[in-house]
Amino acid sequence: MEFLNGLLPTHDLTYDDVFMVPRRSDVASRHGVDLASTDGTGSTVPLVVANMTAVAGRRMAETTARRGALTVIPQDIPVDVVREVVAHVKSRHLVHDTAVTLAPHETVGEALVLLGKRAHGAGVVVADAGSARPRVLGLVTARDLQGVDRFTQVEQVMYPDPMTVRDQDDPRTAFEALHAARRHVAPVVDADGGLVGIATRKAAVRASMYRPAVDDQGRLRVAAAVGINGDVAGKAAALLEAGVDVLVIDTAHGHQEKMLEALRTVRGLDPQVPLVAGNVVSAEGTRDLIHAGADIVKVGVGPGAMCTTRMMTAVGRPQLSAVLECAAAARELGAHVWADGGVRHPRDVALALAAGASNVMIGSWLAGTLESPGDLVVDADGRQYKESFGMASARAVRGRTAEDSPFDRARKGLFEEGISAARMYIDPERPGVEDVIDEIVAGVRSSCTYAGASSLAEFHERAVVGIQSTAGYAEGRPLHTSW
Ligand SMILES: NC(=O)C1=CN([C@@H]2O[C@H](COP(=O)(O)OP(=O)(O)OC[C@H]3O[C@@H](n4cnc5c(N)ncnc54)[C@H](OP(=O)(O)O)[C@@H]3O)[C@@H](O)[C@H]2O)C=CC1
Ligand SMILES: Nc1nc2c(ncn2[C@@H]2O[C@H](COP(=O)(O)O)[C@@H](O)[C@H]2O)c(=O)[nH]1
Ligand SMILES: [K+]
Repeated sequence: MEFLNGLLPTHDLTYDDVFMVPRRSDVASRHGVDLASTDGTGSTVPLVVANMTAVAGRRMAETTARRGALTVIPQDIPVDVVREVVAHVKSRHLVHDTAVTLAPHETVGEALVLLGKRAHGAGVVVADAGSARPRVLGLVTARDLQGVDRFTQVEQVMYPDPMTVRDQDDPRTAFEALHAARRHVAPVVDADGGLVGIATRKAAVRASMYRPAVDDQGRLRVAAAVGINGDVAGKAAALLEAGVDVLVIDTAHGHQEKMLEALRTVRGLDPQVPLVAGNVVSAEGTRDLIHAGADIVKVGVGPGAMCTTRMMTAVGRPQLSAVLECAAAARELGAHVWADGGVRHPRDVALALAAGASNVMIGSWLAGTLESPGDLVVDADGRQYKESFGMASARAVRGRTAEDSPFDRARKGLFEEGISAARMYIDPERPGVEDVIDEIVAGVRSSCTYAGASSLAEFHERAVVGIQSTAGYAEGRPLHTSW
C-alpha cells in the first residue's frame, strides 16, 4: 500500500480517515479476483468471526465456513462444549445448509422459535426426526406460520410432499428447478429420498461463487480461542485434540509477559495448526509475539464496537495505522496479521486488506444476524434485534469468574472495558450472516479490480490510499432523502 502522491500521514489514521484511488487495471471481472488468504488458516474469503459469546457459536461457525470464512469459538465456552461444536461443524454438508427438522406433532409455536435461527426460514416436517437421513413429510415456512394459532400441530399446516432438490444437482440445476416451481426453498434429498439439507435459490447462487473453508479431510474448518489465565497448556491441548483448525490465544493486552509465556507453552505443544495471538498495535509487540511462537498476530486495541478501552484508559491506536505498521513488521518475519475490530462497512475490510492484513475479524456487525447465538427480540417499534456484549464487559467478566470466590469476583468486577448490553438490529435486507458476507465480498472484490489486483497479495501491493477530511468522508455516503 502506498499513500497518494507520496504524502505520508503526520498522525495515525483509521478507516474513515482514508480513501482509495482507482488504478489502471487489467482485471476484467470482479469474478476474476481470488480472495483466499495465504496465512495458512484456509479461509477462502478473508473474514473471521470474532471470538465473542454473543457472536460466535455453532450455527455461525457452520454457515460462515461454508462460504469460506472462519469462526473463532470464544474462550469462555467450556472445552466439552467446544468439542461438540467442532464435531458438529465438521459433520456438516459442504454445500447445503442444515435443515430445521420438526416432528409432525410439534406446534407452530415451537417451529417459529427454531425457524428464527436460520436465514432460510423453513422447517422440514419429517417422519423420523432422530435418524441420520430422515424422510420428508412436508415443509413449513416462517411466512406461512404468521398468524396461525401457536398450538396448531405443524402437520396440519405443512405443504405435504413438497418439491425436493437432489443432492447431486449442481447449483444451476437446483436454482432452475426452484425457479421453475416458483419456490424459494426446498428440502435436499439423497438418492434414497433421505433428507440431506435445505436448498434455496440464494444458496445455489452462493454455491457457485464461494468455496467452503475445508480441512485436509474435506470437512468445514473452525477455530477456537483460549485466554492467558489458568491451565493454558491443558486447555490448548484439549482444543487441539478436539480438532480445531486454528488456535487463538487472546487477551486485551497481548504485549505482556504472561502472553509471551502462554505462547511459548502452546508452541511447545507442537500444534499442527496456525497459532494466532493478540492483541497488539505496535511493530515491537508484533515481533515479540512472533518470536514467542505466533504465526499470526491479532491487531487492534480499542476499535471494537463493544469496547470502552479507549475511553477508560486512553490506550489504543487508530486501526488503519496499527494494521499497516504491524503487518509490515510481521511480513519481515514471514508472519501475518489479522485486523481485529472496528469494521462497520465493506470499505473497512478492503482498507484493512490494503494495509496488509491477511484476514479481517468482525464481531458486533455479525451479532445482529440470525445465526448469532442470541435470541431474537422485538422492540416497541416492531424491529428485531439481538443483544450483544463485550468480552471485557461486566456481564462477560461475571460469567468468566463464576468459579472464583465472591470476594475475587467482586474485585475483578471493578475492571470493566466493554458494554454489557447493546442492541444489534437485524437488517431486514440482510438478516443472515451470508447476506452480510455477500455484501462485504462484493465490496472487496470490486475494490480489488479498482486497484488492478486479482489476489490479496496484489491488492496490498497496488493499493493507493489518500487521506481525507470529514467532509470527504461525508461526500462518499449515500443520501436516502434529498438535502
Ligand atoms: N481488542 C481490544 O481492544 C480488547 C479486547 N478485549 C477482549 O476481552 C476479552 C477478555 O480479555 P481480558 O480482559 O484480557 O481477560 P483475560 O481473562 O484474558 O485476562 C487478562 C489477564 O491479563 C492481566 N492484565 C494485565 N493488564 C491488563 C489490562 N490492561 N487489561 C486486561 N487484563 C490485564 C489480567 O490481570 P488482572 O485482572 O489481575 O489485572 C489477567 O490476568 C478478550 O477476548 C479480549 O480480546 C478486552 C479489552 C480490549
Ligand atoms: N475493549 C474491548 N474490546 C472488545 C470487547 N469485546 C470484544 N472486543 C474486541 O472487539 C473485537 C470485535 O470488534 P467489532 O467492532 O467487530 O465488534 C473483538 O474481536 C475484540 O478484539 C470488550 O468488551 N472490550
Ligand atoms: K470503541
